[in-house]
Amino acid sequence: MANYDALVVVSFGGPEKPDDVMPFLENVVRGRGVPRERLLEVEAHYQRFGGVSPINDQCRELVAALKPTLGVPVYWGNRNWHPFLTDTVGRMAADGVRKAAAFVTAANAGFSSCRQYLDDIAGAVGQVEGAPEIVKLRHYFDHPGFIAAMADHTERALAELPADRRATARLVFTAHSVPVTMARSAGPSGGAYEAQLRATARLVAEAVGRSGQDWDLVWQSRSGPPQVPWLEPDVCDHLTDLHEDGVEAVVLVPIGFVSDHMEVIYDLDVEAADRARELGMHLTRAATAGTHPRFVSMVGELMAEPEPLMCAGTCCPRPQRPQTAERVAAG
Ligand SMILES: CC1=C(CCC(=O)O)c2cc3nc(cc4[nH]c(cc5[nH]c(cc1n2)c(C)c5CCC(=O)O)c(CCC(=O)O)c4C)C(CCC(=O)O)=C3C
Ligand SMILES: [Fe+2]
Repeated sequence: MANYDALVVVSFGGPEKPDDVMPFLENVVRGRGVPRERLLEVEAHYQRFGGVSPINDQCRELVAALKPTLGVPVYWGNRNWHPFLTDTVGRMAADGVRKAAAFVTAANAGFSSCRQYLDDIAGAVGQVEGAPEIVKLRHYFDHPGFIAAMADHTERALAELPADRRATARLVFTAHSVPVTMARSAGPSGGAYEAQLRATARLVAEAVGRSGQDWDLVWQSRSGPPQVPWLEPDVCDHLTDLHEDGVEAVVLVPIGFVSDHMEVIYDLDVEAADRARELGMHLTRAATAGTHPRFVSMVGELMAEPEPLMCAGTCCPRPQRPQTAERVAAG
């Protein structure tokens, strides 16, 4: 067992009042070439919920659930909004923490889901005098605790369908779309973002007694300039296709996220739900892992494992920039 004297939960961050929304979004997309129109659209999603993302409260709840189980102090810091990871690492140093495990609120490989968090951790450690050593726990996309939590929530979403629709309901797993180039460069030999999500989907489908071809993996929350290819199909287009194939009931299972934050409650519970209503389909949505007891106990299990090997600096790189709108426009 590695000797950690603290845990730090590392997350994305989100706005907590209307005036936070634009500065938060600017932090997220700095240097990323996300078109202005897309940003204003996303701003409206947040303002529709009073300028508050649920993600920070969800992190507070996870921290509160973890605290009594671990026997070491639990900290929390974000990439894009307060409490910023650098400030948190400052507090950890002041408290005398020497070696901490980092639990990132993203389960798999990829630039956005792994490399960027590793960079955040390295950046924070580099800026804080006397910072602790911080070891990022391994990817948990296939951990029995994550799978059990998602399977439990999938069963509950199936049970919300009318009884006569359950047996034929289609399981549709979703994750954040990313640029195709980013998906290709994920993991030590490429393709790991999608491959790991497929593994999660298959394990959850098996755990609820649906093996084989009986499910799909599709994408949501596409960003970026329209000229840049991102993973497809989009969840809403997929609902239309399923409807044309005669599917009448769908359970959405957002395996690409670990809490019901804005991408889930807007892109699925508003947009996808609207599409299903237009099509006259039955649609329910599985909760994300959140503070499911098996998900919470998984964190202690990960901390008890031998220390994971750091992935190589060449793993999950940000793909060579055709990313920015200006570059695309300039050809
Ligand atoms: C793979 C992935 C995850 C899953 C892994 C993880 O969980 O980390 C994730 C999570 C999240 N993404 C989030 C929010 C946003 N993501 C954006 C933009 C982008 N996401 C990307 C990827 C991912 N994102 C990418 C490639 C971009 C384009 C810009 C870039 O190349 O980096 C934008 C900009 C506006 C827009 O959507 O265009 C926003 C506001 C929130 C917070 C929600 C809340 O506030 O409740 C969360 C948890
Ligand atoms: Fe995102």
